[in-house]
Amino acid sequence: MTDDVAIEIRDLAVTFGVDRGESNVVRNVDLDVYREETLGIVGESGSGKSMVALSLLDAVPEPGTVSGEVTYYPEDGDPISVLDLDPEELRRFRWEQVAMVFQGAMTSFNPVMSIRDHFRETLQDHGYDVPAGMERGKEILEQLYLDPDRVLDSHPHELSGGMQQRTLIALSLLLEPEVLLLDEPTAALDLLMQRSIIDLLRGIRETFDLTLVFITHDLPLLTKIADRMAVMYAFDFVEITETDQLLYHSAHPYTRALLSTTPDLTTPPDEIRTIEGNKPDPVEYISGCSYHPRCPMAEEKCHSIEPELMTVETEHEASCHYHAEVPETVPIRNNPRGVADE
Ligand SMILES: Nc1ncnc2c1ncn2[C@@H]1O[C@H](COP(=O)(O)OP(=O)(O)OP(=O)(O)O)[C@@H](O)[C@H]1O
Repeated sequence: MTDDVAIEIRDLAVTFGVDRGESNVVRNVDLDVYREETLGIVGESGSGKSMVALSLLDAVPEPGTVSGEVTYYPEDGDPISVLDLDPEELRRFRWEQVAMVFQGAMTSFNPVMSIRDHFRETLQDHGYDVPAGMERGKEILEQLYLDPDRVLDSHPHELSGGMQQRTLIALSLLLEPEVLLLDEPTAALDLLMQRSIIDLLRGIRETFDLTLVFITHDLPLLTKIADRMAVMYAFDFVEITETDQLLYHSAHPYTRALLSTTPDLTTPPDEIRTIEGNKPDPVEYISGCSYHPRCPMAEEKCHSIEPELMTVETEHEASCHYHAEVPETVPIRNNPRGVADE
């Protein structure tokens, strides 16, 4: 992994006007994605993970509004200010520089088109040489342990869930993007297939020199692939560091609660815990630290002063006023690697 930056996010905010007022679903987020790393974004359902990913492609659905800066630094060429691209520039950017794979491949495919037509159309739409591109597509399918001709001749519904998801990953790599965003790409799959997709992603990352941003609420799964992790809570990142550092030395009470409530295969059902307290509401403004209503360490200061991300040590940031005391005060209750221990 190198530490030059592929994507720089500054002061990113996403809001929706809703009946109850303004829903702030991403709040002033700063984050760097390093070239050729796998960055895992983890957090409870509804914490804003998908909205951050969609913002990287300026693809937040209407009527959401996005503000702030997202700068993409291609390996060759000038930086690109993503939120300033016009529709045509954005269309090209989305597949050729940064591609995205969502949960549930079926909704990404057109059910009446063969897979070959999906590949061909993608190449044509972007002005690529179709025969050369199809050859490349076949090689990628092979890399993903798929039989290229069989898959290309199929319609989406003729493929199993795992095959569809791998086919979608292949399609997303067709135009040689440098960055691949994966939003819960294995959520609908069984454990074995999840594991094999993770192995395949590790392989293609090496082969294609990719930068991966992997979003999930499945923390044990993420530990198998992420170099670094960014933890989201209440629509902002509360801790960012290397995976092992996060698992064994996390300095934010929320991260430690998340680790403690993450079941692994050996956790008996009656011992599965949840984090106490209510999930944050994007319409409600919480003064001070957004985690203070649920935090066992909250002091007066936490009610009134919002903590910025602070340096815990090199390459480790946490937004907690008391980050130095957190490891001793908030225990992690189970094996943080969960099922990932090998
Ligand atoms: N179209 C919309 N209008 C208003 N609010 C929305 C819209 N889409 C999403 N939200 C809200 O934005 C917040 C963040 O959603 P987001 O999908 O980013 O969460 P997430 O962390 O990815 O969750 P999950 O793991 O369940 O996908 C949620 O509170 C959600 O209800």
